[in-house]
Amino acid sequence: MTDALALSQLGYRYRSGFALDDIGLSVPAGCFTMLLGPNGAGKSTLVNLITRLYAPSSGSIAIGGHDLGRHPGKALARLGVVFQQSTLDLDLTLAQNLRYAAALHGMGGSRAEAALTLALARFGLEDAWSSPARALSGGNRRKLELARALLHQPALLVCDEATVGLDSASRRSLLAHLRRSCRDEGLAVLWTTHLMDEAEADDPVIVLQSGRIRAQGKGRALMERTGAANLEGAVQRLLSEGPS
Ligand SMILES: Nc1ncnc2c1ncn2[C@@H]1O[C@H](COP(=O)(O)OP(=O)(O)OP(=O)(O)O)[C@@H](O)[C@H]1O
Repeated sequence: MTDALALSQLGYRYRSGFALDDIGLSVPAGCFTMLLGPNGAGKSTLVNLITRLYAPSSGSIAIGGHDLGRHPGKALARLGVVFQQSTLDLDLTLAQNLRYAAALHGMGGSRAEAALTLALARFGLEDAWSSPARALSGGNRRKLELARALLHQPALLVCDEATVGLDSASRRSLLAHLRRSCRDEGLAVLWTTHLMDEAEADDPVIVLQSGRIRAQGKGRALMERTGAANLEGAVQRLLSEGPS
């Protein structure tokens, strides 16, 4: 089966030097993958490459089997993104925010209405469809952003520190929704965070350090490998050993 995301020998260089070097990884359908790393590891640069805000200095990116460099339209049509900073229009209603996004994806009429009804219901927001987004709590605003990112049924959802500023109950609820979408609908998620308690033992985890992959494997395997009692401890031990 085609991977939702496949990165091969990916590199990115700012004028000041390399931010990413020789990154190879894949995220299969149905897989919730955690991307962890300290400040400056290269997480945001990687997200900016996958979303095509930056062009790679070397290597390739394929989304849903489509090469992002050669077929950007097809590749980006298979991608949903939630950034750390909200991009909702708070003065528009929930439905209007989603309709606007649907139009950007070339969806209109009854197809768009059906998709937005489904998207709001999926996150328990259907009763608020005619309220302005401003009326939502922080956690529900993030749910609306997730609903919007999934409107066009992407193969891959990339979330960059999407739970920053939320209380732990809202974080748990968001993660539970997404894990269910992975399990039930085959959605692939690449989730970047510095909050290690968001990872579960069975999640595939990628640890970035100084622009390179320091370790990857199931959370449980990283704990066994390092002898740590939890994932946070495992990642700390791996990072303290320094880049390999
Ligand atoms: N616009 C830029 N110009 C030059 N160097 C940059 C730029 N943005 C990031 N860098 C450098 O690239 C490296 C990777 O940074 P990046 O922001 O991708 O890491 P990060 O893991 O997302 O960190 P954080 O969690 O702090 O956002 C760092 O050394 C950073 O200083």
